Amino acid sequence: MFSFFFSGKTANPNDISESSPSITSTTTTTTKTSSNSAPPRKREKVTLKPGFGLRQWSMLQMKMPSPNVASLGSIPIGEVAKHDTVEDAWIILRERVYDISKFLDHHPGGVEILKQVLGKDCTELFDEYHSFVNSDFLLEKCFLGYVKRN
Ligand code: HEM
Repeated sequence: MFSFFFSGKTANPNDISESSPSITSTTTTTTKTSSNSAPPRKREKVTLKPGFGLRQWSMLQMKMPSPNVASLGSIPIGEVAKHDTVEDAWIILRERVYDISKFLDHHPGGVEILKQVLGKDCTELFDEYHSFVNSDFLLEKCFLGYVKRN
């Protein structure tokens, strides 16, 4: 149903829980993950607050304004680090900076696990858990600009 949340990359079949039919249906493509990459981390089922989840996030995002990509500047890494609370939550993912404050409660993995990456680059952890998730799409309206590392 929400196959657009997931990129064409194939998740590790061992990583697909029986209770996640949406994932199962998106894992038929056969992009092989590199053999020297670490196996995906085991993901526990997290219960979200009522009224939160990817469907609700999708509806909320539709109402959010689109960032004016042409006018976005680059953001010093030190600036990102200042936004490390759940009320003001920025992250770096694939060199892009996102304000995920509104997304936190909708994250299927829960808020708690994301607290460790607020204000930081979460690319490595993101890929360890779910490199197949289409973050460009999911966080489209949260995009603030590209990170400036020096
Ligand atoms: C900020 C960008 C992130 C986005 C857009 C995102 C998105 C998602 C999505 C779409 C799922 C559902 C995947 C599925 O059904 O299998 C998910 C699950 C999960 N994510 Fe994330 N994630 C992000 C960051 C992270 C990070 C940094 C971590 C780890 C530190 C993480 C840990 C998890 C876990 C443990 C689950 C499994 C939840 C479950 O199966 O119930 N995520 N995430």
